[in-house]
Amino acid sequence: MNLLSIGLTETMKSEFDHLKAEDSLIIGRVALEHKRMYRVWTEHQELLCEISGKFNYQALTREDFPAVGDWVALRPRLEEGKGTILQVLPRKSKFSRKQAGNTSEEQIVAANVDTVFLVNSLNEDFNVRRIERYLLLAWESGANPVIVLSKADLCPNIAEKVTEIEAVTFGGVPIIPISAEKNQGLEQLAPYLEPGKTIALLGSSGVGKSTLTNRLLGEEKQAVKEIRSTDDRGRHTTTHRELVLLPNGSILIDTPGMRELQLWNSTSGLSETFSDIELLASQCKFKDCSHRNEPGCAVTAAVETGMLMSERLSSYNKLQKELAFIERKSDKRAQSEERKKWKKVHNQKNKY
Ligand SMILES: Nc1nc2c(ncn2[C@@H]2O[C@H](COP(=O)(O)OP(=O)(O)OP(=O)(O)O)[C@@H](O)[C@H]2O)c(=O)[nH]1
Ligand SMILES: [Zn+2]
Repeated sequence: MNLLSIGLTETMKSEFDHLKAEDSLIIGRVALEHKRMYRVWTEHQELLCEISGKFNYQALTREDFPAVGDWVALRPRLEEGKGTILQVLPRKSKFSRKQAGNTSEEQIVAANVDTVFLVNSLNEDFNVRRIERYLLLAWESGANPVIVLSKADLCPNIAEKVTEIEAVTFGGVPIIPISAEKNQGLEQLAPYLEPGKTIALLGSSGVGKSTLTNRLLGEEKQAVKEIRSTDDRGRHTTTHRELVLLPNGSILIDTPGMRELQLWNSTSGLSETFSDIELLASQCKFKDCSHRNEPGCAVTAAVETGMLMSERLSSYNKLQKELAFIERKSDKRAQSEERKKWKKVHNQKNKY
């Protein structure tokens, strides 16, 4: 496997040459992760890898562990088709979400993504507020967002929907309506699907991500090794994410339904997604204005004049609140870890 064709860049390569701790290490890209086992693409072959013991010992949070799309330094055992991962190379972009369940840990969904297709369907599920949310996550990730509107064949007023989205993106994000079923509009995705470029698909369950993947795979459709299972509503959903090499040489990361998609610390993403509100806010009388009912609030004034949609302001307030909540929670976690660490040091001291 040619490493360039799976997305290796000069920068990443020199990063590896610089970082690798021993000469026998080789570079690879994580294609699939399952319970701390990794399928890694290397120039020789695909290897089944585990992480080194040192990893388990050092890595404190989930974000330190390898994720799909990561470049890693590994010690190969070619005869066995196996290897041991020793290091994760610095990510040039990462897409994270709050881990499922009641924790405040970051979970990386995909790493080293060039473009992220935010897939939203044009049927009755269409929701501009959800698009805002995805955009926030995308801006935070470091990958370039493209809004893909799927199931265009089901929508009689596509232009209207596009205008609705443009009202929140200000022309800064490409918006591409497609129908994977009717094979329409897919050619407009071509500029992003260049050889060696990595694209991630993000979107709620059922918006048509797998159907789009199959379309892009074209005649190599048979090659999609999909593990599908049935959810509680009896639907078949994608249960794992993996790298897929498209016939034209680009690399696709298909993700499972993002039903648990939640925000992670993304203050810069918030500013970028709501640059209009932040600009207005800089003109509020009070620096800590909450834009609810303070005097001299430039934001609520803009809502009154009809310049800013009130739904957009509520969306901003809601997302900001969520972010503050996550921040408080992860602060608490950091504090408790710090306490544990000190306790350990203290106990050790007492031993001597
Ligand atoms: N009308 C229409 N239906 C589509 C189109 N694309 C996908 N569908 C249908 O939408 C349903 C869900 O499509 P999937 O591709 O499985 O959706 P997904 O986003 O991969 O869903 P998860 O795997 O659960 O994340 C299927 O019944 C598809 O046939 C389209 O362009 N037009
Ligand atoms: Zn204000």
